[in-house]
Amino acid sequence: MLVDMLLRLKSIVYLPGDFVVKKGDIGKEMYVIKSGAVQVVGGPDNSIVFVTLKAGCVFGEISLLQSAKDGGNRRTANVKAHGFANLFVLEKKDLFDILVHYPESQKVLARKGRYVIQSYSVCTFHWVYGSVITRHSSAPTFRGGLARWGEWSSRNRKVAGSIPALTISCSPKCH
Ligand SMILES: Nc1ncnc2c1ncn2[C@@H]1O[C@@H]2COP(=O)(O)O[C@H]2[C@H]1O
Repeated sequence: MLVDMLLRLKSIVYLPGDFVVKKGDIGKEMYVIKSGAVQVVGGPDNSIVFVTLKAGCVFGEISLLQSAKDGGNRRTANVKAHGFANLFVLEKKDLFDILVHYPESQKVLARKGRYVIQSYSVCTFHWVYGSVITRHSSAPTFRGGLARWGEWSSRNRKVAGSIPALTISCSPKCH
């Protein structure tokens, strides 16, 4: 698997602040960080940093592994270079050419994607109301965070007049 992958990787350098992927775009490549770091960002003006990924981490795989049905092949977040970032790029077609021969690796990648989306462990919860982040906190569990969001939103709904959006980020263990 590794050799097959290495032969197809292209190297590209992103400048500080460059967007590598934009939320909502159709995913066509995935990335391995050779050196430097990227940040998964969102919220107003992309001011919320969900997670910083460093050398050795993989990203951009979620939209490649989801089916196009219901827009599942779209990027789930913005990712931008944090300083100079040297990335290896693997095209979707090349990934699938390789994964056909490595079904176990396909399962591992899919599992990581599910972990990022559904993690019950290290999650951070951001409450975004309009263009203002009204509250930001860490929660020990996904359920705990959701419960607190329910309490907070029902208390503030009368004041704010609408329900704030909840953004959840979970730190992947890529090292
Ligand atoms: N909460 C998160 N933690 C870590 N990585 C993420 C998170 N959300 C999105 N990503 C990565 O950011 C990428 C954006 O493009 P994809 O949806 O293709 O794949 C996504 C993941 O690899």
